[in-house]
Amino acid sequence: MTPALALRDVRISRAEAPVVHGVSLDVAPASVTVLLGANGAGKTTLMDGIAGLVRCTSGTVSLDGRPIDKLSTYRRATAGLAYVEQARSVFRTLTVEQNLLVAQRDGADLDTAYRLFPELDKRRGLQAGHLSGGEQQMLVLGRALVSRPRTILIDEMSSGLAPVVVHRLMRAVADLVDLGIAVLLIEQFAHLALEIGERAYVLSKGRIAYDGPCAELRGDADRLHDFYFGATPQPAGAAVADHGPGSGPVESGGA
Ligand SMILES: Nc1ncnc2c1ncn2[C@@H]1O[C@H](COP(=O)(O)OP(=O)(O)OP(=O)(O)O)[C@@H](O)[C@H]1O
Repeated sequence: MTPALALRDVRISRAEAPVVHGVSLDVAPASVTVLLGANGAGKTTLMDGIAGLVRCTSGTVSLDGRPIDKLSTYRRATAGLAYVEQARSVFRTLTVEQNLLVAQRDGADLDTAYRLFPELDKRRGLQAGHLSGGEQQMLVLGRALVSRPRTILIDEMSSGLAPVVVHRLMRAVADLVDLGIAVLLIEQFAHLALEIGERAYVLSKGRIAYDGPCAELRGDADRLHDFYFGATPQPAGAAVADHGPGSGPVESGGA
C-alpha cells in the first residue's frame, strides 16, 4: 500500500546547524502515526520541513506517492496536506463559522467539522476569541478538516489544556481516521497518543531511535524514556522485541 506520507533520508538545518539527520518514516493512509521525542529532538522542525515552512537540505517527502519536497507550502496544502501548528491560532474577531469558511476548500461540507465537534456547532455565531482554549483547538482542527486534507500534521495541540479536554481532542483525532484521513501526531502526553496511534516513531537528537507499533511502547515508560534520552538507534522498520514492565506514561518534558 502506498503510504499517505513518506519521508526518505530527510535532513534539515536550522540557522545552518543540522537538526534532523536523515529521517525516514511512513504514515499509512487512514491511521494515526505518533512522533515522540524529548524537547529539542527536532519534531517541529521535521513537521515544518514536511509542510514546506523550512527547506529540507536533502531527502524526499512524498504525499500519496508523489514527491512534494519541491512544492511551495501552498501547493502542498492543495495536494492534500494540512498542518496544525503548535500555536493555537484562530481569527479571534471572526465567528466560529467564518473561521471555517475562510479555511474551506473545494466545497467542503462545514457539517463535517460540526459533526466532529458538536461543541462548535452550538457556538457557530460566537467570536472565536471568546471560545475556551479547548474549543479554539477544536476550531483549529475543524479548520484543517474543511480544507479537505488526506493527511494532517498535528503538532502538540494539548499545551495548557485540562486533561479532560486533551482526552476529548484525542478522541476527535481518532475519529479523523474514520473519515479516511492519515495523521502524523506530535503529542507531549505520549501515553494518550500511543493509545490512539498504530505506529510510533521516537526522534532522539534528530535521528529515529524507535520505529514500531505503538502497542510495543504502551505502558512501558522505562523503555520509552530510554528511546527519548539515549537508546541505541535502531534501523528503520525494526520493532522492539523485549517487553519490559509498564510503569505509566512518559511525557516529552525536558531531559
Ligand atoms: N527557528 C529556529 N532557529 C534556530 N534554531 C531553531 C529554530 N527552531 C528550532 N531550532 C532548534 O532546532 C532544534 C530542534 O527544535 P524543535 O523545535 O524542532 O524540537 P522539538 O522536538 O519540536 O522540541 P519541542 O518539543 O520543545 O517543541 C533545537 O535545538 C532548537 O533550538
